[in-house]
Amino acid sequence: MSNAFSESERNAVYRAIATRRDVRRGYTAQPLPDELLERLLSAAHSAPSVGLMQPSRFIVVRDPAVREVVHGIFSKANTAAAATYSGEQRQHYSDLKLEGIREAPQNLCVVCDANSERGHKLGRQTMPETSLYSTVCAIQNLWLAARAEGVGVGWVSIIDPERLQELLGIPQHLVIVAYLCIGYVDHFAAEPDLERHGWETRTQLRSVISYDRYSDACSGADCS
Ligand SMILES: Cc1cc2c(cc1C)N(C[C@H](O)[C@H](O)[C@H](O)COP(=O)(O)O)c1[nH]c(=O)[nH]c(=O)c1N2
Repeated sequence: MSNAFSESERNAVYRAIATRRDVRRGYTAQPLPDELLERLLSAAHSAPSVGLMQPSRFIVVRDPAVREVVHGIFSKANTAAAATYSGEQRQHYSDLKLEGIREAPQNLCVVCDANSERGHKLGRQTMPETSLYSTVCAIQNLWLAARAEGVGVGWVSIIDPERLQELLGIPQHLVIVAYLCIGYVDHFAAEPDLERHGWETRTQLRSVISYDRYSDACSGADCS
């Protein structure tokens, strides 16, 4: 194959995948240069999309005053989320740090124009939700490219989307898919924070694979 990856290129792709982390702390105050941010957004924009719809729209949030308001929206949702747990689990949840909205010098709101006519509905007739999936693909592209650039990304979904929509002036017909914190970090943790802090463990690959017909004998569980 003329355009095959070299071994080191292949290894680099798998390394980005294996060492990508959700980053909530340790952001440096240094803003990302415009060219770097553009490379990350370009990675997102190059993602697969149903019918070549490219439904994702990106709102870069740099203003500290706006990020402060977003943090307030997060705090309210987070307090409500904590109240859904009881006893030790509530305390455990409250001790987790689940965002880096104010520390990360740039935030990114990623929205989907889910009803756009682009792509002429190819691939969306029976699964209209694929427009949203296309935006998730864009986010993952950005997340991996960021890891390769030494840039941390943290996804915050503990947020009231209606309040965020109003704050950022996002038209009603667009759907908020993600609010991301983005910035340089000194360090990427070796394992997910939620695992390190004892909230959840990773499942083994073999526990989520079946062949020819779905089997839930041990699906998602740690069947060793
Ligand atoms: C759709 C979606 C939404 C969220 C997340 C992820 C995704 C995919 N994650 C990050 C999530 O907790 C994290 O990916 C897992 O814990 C695995 O850790 P690593 O990403 O491997 O570090 C996340 N993390 C967090 O601290 N606050 C949040 O609100 C969310 N929301």
